[in-house]
Amino acid sequence: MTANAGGPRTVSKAETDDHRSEPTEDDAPLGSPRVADPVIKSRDLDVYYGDEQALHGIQMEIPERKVTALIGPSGCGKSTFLRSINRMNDLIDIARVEGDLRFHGKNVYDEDVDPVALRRKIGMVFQKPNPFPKSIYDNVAYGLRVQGKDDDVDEQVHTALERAALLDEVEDQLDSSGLDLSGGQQQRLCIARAIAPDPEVILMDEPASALDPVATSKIEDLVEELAEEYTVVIVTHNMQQAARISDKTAVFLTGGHLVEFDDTNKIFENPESERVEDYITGKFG
Ligand SMILES: Nc1ncnc2c1ncn2[C@@H]1O[C@H](COP(=O)(O)OP(=O)(O)OP(=O)(O)O)[C@@H](O)[C@H]1O
Repeated sequence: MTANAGGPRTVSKAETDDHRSEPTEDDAPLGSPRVADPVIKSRDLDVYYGDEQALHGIQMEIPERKVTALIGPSGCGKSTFLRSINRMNDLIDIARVEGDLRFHGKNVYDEDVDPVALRRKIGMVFQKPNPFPKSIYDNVAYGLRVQGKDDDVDEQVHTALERAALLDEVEDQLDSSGLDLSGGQQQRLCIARAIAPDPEVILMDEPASALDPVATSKIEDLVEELAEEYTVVIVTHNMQQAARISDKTAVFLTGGHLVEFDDTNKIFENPESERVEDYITGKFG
């Protein structure tokens, strides 16, 4: 099977710096555009919870400063893959990872990698907004203080709030509790907290699924803006959302297999896999 069968296709915004090629490995998912110098590269990644295997041989190359969406039916392993990128699975006692997950070429599972330092470079935003019971200011300053980045905290807090598209709304109430904000504002506060320590990658696990449509739309706009500075990997149940905001889409299917990974336009308009097409068109999932 060629990587680009099926006639004309639209050109996505991601394609200017990638070139399509045959998958280089027999077991690479369909599509698999070759990414020059990927920020994250997964090879033969297996994840188990006890005896249950949740991910099977995941091969993926995640490009820099793009939005990569992970989609697929419930339980197919999207969150497990996301958490394996910054070793959040370490916090689950029965989780075990085998294979290779590289961040700028370094296997994050090597013994000399400090997971806390890794998570400073690869931050995370969760499904449910989870601000600390502290002021807005202290929520954002928290990570900076933990790291001893105490110089110009004010400036760093303001910059993070601005990048998270929240500054205008909270500038006059930085001492108020983060818990008093609306759900959408709380999520943008969590995004500000994640970007304050200046990570390279932001992982987002369904960041808008608990929000109303207006707040969701603000988060979507923000995700696209963030990709100008950061590499964003986002899990979403919402296929329209993936189509709207991502450059690349990875489709996981039941059993923990990555079936197809390609430019988002290609996945939604002309996927290689019939099963992916069935999923995209709502025949199952
Ligand atoms: N902490 C855990 N302990 C045991 N099994 C787990 C754990 N977390 C996930 N699993 C199992 O791993 C598989 C993949 O789960 P995961 O949450 O990664 O899927 P998902 O695609 O993100 O699902 P959803 O869309 O419903 O969030 C499922 O079978 C799930 O039951």
